[in-house]
Amino acid sequence: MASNKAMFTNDVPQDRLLAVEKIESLRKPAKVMIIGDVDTGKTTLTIYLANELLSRGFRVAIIDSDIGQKGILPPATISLAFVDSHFTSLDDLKAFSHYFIGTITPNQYFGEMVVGVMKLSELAMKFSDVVLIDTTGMIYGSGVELKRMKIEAVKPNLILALERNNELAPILKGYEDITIRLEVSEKAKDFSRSERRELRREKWRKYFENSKIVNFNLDDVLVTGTSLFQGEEIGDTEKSLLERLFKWLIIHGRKIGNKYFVVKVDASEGPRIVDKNVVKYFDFSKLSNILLGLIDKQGFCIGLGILKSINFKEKKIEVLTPVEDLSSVAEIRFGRVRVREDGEELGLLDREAL
Ligand SMILES: Nc1ncnc2c1ncn2[C@@H]1O[C@H](COP(=O)(O)OP(=O)(O)OP(=O)(O)O)[C@@H](O)[C@H]1O
Repeated sequence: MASNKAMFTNDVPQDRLLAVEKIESLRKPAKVMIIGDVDTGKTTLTIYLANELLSRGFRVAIIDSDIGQKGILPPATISLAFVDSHFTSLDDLKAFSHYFIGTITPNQYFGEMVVGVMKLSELAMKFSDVVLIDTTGMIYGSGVELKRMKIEAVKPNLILALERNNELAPILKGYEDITIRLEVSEKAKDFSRSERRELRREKWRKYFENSKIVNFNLDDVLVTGTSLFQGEEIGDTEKSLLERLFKWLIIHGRKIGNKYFVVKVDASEGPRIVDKNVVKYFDFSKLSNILLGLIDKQGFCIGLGILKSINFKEKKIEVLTPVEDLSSVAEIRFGRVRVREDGEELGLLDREAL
């Protein structure tokens, strides 16, 4: 299977030309947000518009915020790329910058999604005439709020709404004057969850294919996206008390406020009743293969890594990453997807788990 769903095509509904003409008439730089349900052809439209606008002499930027089905590598980030020649697929583009989300669905990550799109669109505006923002297909329930927050933060000059049945009305309420509704191409094709996962597998694999293990000393970088290092280290007495009480071997323990947070290995089988309001715990084995963001001083993501091992005593971690120049890494941010370099996703973690 090809690793991208969407390719350039000229075989598009007539109303696309109207959209191009509208964009041409906007004051530059202009931000255009593309929204629609899953598989309505958002990315196909983005590719079409980018090529068409390039032909008409505009400097075009693309922000790919479709974190589950990224065209511009890698997954789990929002990426900005500039278009300098005609292209057929988003993975032909080389990203200029990324913002780390750390997982493949926006659930529990609305803050990151909004901040990321906003930061990257501000950056894109400095170097382009038109910024095309491709979004996720999450348009129902809290997805309405996410889209509305993105619109509030980014303030697009134009919204292109790919719609079949008025399903975007709750998102577009109040923004009708900056919206053009476009029909969904009859050629738009649905992809199942497992097909999406397969497509991602190929993207992860490709991104990590030339990776190597690097070491970080946790005193040299900021560690964020996790409460693993918040609060105070627990003392020996508390540690052995918790170990005896819950039949654990505690690898790492913190007291954060009036709550304990421990990383543990079960010392024996058996049911345990743990009041999670008092003791939060995380299995040591689940730390491996967590996705990490390598972040610079400006908060942009330089690239991704996979956590391979962590030594709490020596405060050292081993990370597998394809990033070669690590000199600007100021921060390591924990994500919530566990993934292997061969592309296999091992599962998503709850935001509160770490
Ligand atoms: N005009 C078109 N002509 C031919 N195929 C199309 C057209 N529009 C969309 N498709 C096909 O439909 C599928 C879904 O399109 P696309 O990936 O662009 O949708 P999307 O809305 O970006 O999806 P997602 O929900 O993953 O963000 C793709 O296989 C794409 O090639």
